[in-house]
Amino acid sequence: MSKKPVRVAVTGAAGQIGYALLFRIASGEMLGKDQPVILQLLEIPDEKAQNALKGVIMELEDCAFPLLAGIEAHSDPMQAFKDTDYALLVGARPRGPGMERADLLAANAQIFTAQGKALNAVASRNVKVLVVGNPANTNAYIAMKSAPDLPAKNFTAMLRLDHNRAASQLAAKGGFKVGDIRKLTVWGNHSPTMYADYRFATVDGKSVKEAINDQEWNKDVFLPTVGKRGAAIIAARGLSSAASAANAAIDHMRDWALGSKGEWVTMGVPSNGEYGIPAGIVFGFPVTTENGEYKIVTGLEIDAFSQECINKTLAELQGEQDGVKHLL
Ligand SMILES: NC(=O)c1ccc[n+]([C@@H]2O[C@H](COP(=O)([O-])OP(=O)(O)OC[C@H]3O[C@@H](n4cnc5c(N)ncnc54)[C@H](O)[C@@H]3O)[C@@H](O)[C@H]2O)c1
Ligand SMILES: O=C(O)C[C@H](O)C(=O)O
Repeated sequence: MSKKPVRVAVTGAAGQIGYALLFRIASGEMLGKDQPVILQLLEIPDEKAQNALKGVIMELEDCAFPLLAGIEAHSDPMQAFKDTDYALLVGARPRGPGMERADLLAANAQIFTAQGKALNAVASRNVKVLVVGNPANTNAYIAMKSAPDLPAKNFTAMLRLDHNRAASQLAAKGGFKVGDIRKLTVWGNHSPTMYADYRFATVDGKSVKEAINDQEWNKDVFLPTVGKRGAAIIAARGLSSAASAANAAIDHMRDWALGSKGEWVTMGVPSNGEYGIPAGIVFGFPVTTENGEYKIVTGLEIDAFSQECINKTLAELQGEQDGVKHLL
């Protein structure tokens, strides 16, 4: 017997990431090749954006995806999030000319407060929320704080792109197959302060750190390359990463929904105090996932260099989250 369709809301659906994401969700790459989906798409109430969304919907229809059980276009989050089981919050306010970081935080605080409230009011009580729109960790924090009737653990931020970038850099350096790398993680904020950590990583059971054995490369090449990869793509393409960001969103949601089969993946999730990260801060952690739940990997040793890196990304996040407290 075929499964009942689930509802997947996507915001910023007519944007670059939306265009690389929706077709993959509709083809079953996110929730499984036996799981029908209803797409509930949100764009701003602007004629150009709504027209662009209509065009994307025409293309989705023209794919004749057997798993696509319905498509809705919305301009109001209260309608877009109705009964939704999954919410991918991609749309956000980009930094404009002359805009300071505080202005960007305030503009996004408005969006994510409204969307958090709407999720709180109308989404499924088990909704799984992934925030992609930047600043992703803080936007997830704002949405979570604006949805007091939903479990805080349902709100996550995307660090999977950073995780995938780190894996790819390690594979190139060590001559590994990227798919063979296990136990990699990225701690902290989705920003250049993130700490990509391969101290525990293995390939075929052997230590990646020992195989690479180059702390200078770690500090001077690997960490800056992964941390500044988003900016490097903007410099090269004139636009921010879109296909790789959509791919990471698919990876994040697929593993959360369907399980990571014992493997570590990186998710930005609200801390419960693990590793000294204050409770409630949305922070990149290594997690494993099973039966639709994630569990932070605990008990890892944090050496002095790692602690310094973690403190730095934490301080940045605390600064961001303090900066929006008065708006919540
Ligand atoms: N976390 C990550 O790893 C990661 C990676 C890449 C990009 N991003 C971020 O993802 C976001 C989207 O990137 P993009 O390239 O698709 O941008 P884009 O500008 O191409 O598209 C964004 C879309 O969101 C819409 N939008 C804006 N505010 C909205 C709102 N309140 N409700 C619904 N829709 C809204 C816009 O109309 C636009 O169509 C950006 O904030 C970007 O910085 C995050
Ligand atoms: O949009 C950006 O600033 C970069 C993006 O978050 C990325 O990591 O590619």
